[in-house]
Amino acid sequence: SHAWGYGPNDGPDTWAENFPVANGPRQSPIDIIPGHAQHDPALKPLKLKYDPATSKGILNNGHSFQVDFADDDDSSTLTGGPITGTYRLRQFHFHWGCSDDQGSEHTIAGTKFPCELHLVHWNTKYPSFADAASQPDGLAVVGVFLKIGAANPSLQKVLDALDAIKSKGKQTTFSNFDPATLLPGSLEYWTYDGSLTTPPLLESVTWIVLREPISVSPAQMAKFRSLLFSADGESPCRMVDNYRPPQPLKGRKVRSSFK
Ligand SMILES: Oc1ccc(S)c(O)c1
Ligand SMILES: [Zn+2]
Repeated sequence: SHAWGYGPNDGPDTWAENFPVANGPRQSPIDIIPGHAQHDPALKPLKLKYDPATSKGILNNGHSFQVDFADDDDSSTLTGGPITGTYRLRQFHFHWGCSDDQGSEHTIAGTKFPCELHLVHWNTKYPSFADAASQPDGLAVVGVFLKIGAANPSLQKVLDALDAIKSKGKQTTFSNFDPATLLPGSLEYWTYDGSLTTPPLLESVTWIVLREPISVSPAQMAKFRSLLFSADGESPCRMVDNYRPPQPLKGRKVRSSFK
């Protein structure tokens, strides 16, 4: 099995051994340089329509934790923005650092944020998430930066569930959560063609990175860092620095929805 992680022996620099697409033409994340992005007036506003009734559970998958959504109908969708058609919300998860000076995957002119949220959606022109994940237009991921500031009450609801999923493989129910409460006031974005930032690193993602961060307090960041990569019974390994560094742009253009 392709055991991968973020440590010295299984981290991002080793992933190409089992996942050669790691050196592909449209890998993520990237460093976004605002001055190099081109405003595209044809880009539509993002339309995110989420039904809290679709939130199901929260899982420690050994790389991050994710909140999973029922995706058997169009109750929670992404439309508009750079995409055509309808994409369904599948899950959201985060990437974060061991300290507040690192943790995000995308960077802004070299600036790292302490954490980054990924809301993962799949194109309903395909029969399932798994099918969509292997298609060049299969996934659309909304990335949101978290910046140190005031405690975030909506995020706190998610963090309060972490005690129940401390170690790898643990999951619990997580009902009636509205992911729209994790979005900033402005939905202005940068967009580019990329990939999953974790193995299998599939080049199937239309990235939509929001310009405005949401807030997170230092105490809330400490809560993320209380999770473990390791399973019960294994030697405990703190879940921190679960981020891939920026990858080569390889000629790609980054567009912005704003001037
Ligand atoms: O389905 C996904 C898994 C991981 C990551 S980083 C994604 O962006 C999508
Ligand atoms: Zn991610």
